[in-house]
Amino acid sequence: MIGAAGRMGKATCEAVEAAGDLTLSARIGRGDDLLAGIKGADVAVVMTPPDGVDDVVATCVEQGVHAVVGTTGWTAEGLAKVRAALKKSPSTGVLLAPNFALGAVLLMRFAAEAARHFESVEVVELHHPNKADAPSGTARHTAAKIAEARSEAGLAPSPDATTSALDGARGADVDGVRVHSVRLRGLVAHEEVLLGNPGEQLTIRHDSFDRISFMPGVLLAVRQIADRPGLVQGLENYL
Ligand SMILES: NC(=O)C1=CN([C@@H]2O[C@H](COP(=O)(O)OP(=O)(O)OC[C@H]3O[C@@H](n4cnc5c(N)ncnc54)[C@H](O)[C@@H]3O)[C@@H](O)[C@H]2O)C=CC1
Ligand SMILES: O=C(O)C1=N[C@H](C(=O)O)C[C@H](O)C1
Repeated sequence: MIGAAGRMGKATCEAVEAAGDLTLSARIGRGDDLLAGIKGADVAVVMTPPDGVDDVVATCVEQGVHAVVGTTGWTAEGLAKVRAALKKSPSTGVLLAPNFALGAVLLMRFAAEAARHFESVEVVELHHPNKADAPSGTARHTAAKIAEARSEAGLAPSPDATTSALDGARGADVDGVRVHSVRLRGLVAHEEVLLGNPGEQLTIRHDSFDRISFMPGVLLAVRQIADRPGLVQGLENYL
């Protein structure tokens, strides 16, 4: 477990230890010897902050250790580094899953389905204030799927007459979809997709109230990854 002392790391260690068919071989934290830690492991679960995660995952791949990665906030350069490592070790699997909660995976699927039928769509993600990246990985993944569905349906951009706005007032533009990020003490991880047509609104919402919500998805990925070489983005591809 890489990032073992963090919020997700602790929850994952508990889940793996409670699973009869899995063995937790090492708890790796910041500054620990990564090579020594992953030696002999079949799978690394990576839940570090975004900074430097590409090097961590590339090292796992170079050692032939499959990587189940929950870390969000990936850059194009970081992804390129992982792809380059996989070229040299093509039988190794890397899963980058922005959200391991089943409900969040379903929210993304439902949002993409609904998006083709609505003129307007915006995404609001709400998280605890210790989160490093914004928008959340889930919101970026959701917006990308919505944009793809709207493009396939031949929809025009969501209407928006704004000509004057304070910086940030309209949120971030992710593939043409507006994404708003709230950081609030007391929250864990929440997302709403707002879809609008003349005279009606559809809201699709998911709430993770506890990090236990992510654990069935993490364990499912750990059990399956050896059979899925290469880079896979999104837990939906494992379900
Ligand atoms: N995919 C999913 O379902 C979920 C993903 N996340 C993502 O997981 C990541 C971690 O989130 P939290 O656990 O809340 O963060 P956290 O800050 O509580 O934990 C991160 C841990 O990683 C450690 N760390 C930093 N660099 C390291 C390195 N190079 N090697 C080993 N350990 C290192 C830190 O010292 C810390 O203990 C974030 O990117 C977050 O967005 C969080 C929740 C669910
Ligand atoms: O940092 C978090 O907490 C979470 N991060 C992931 C994301 O960025 O989407 C998943 C979940 O939202 C919790």
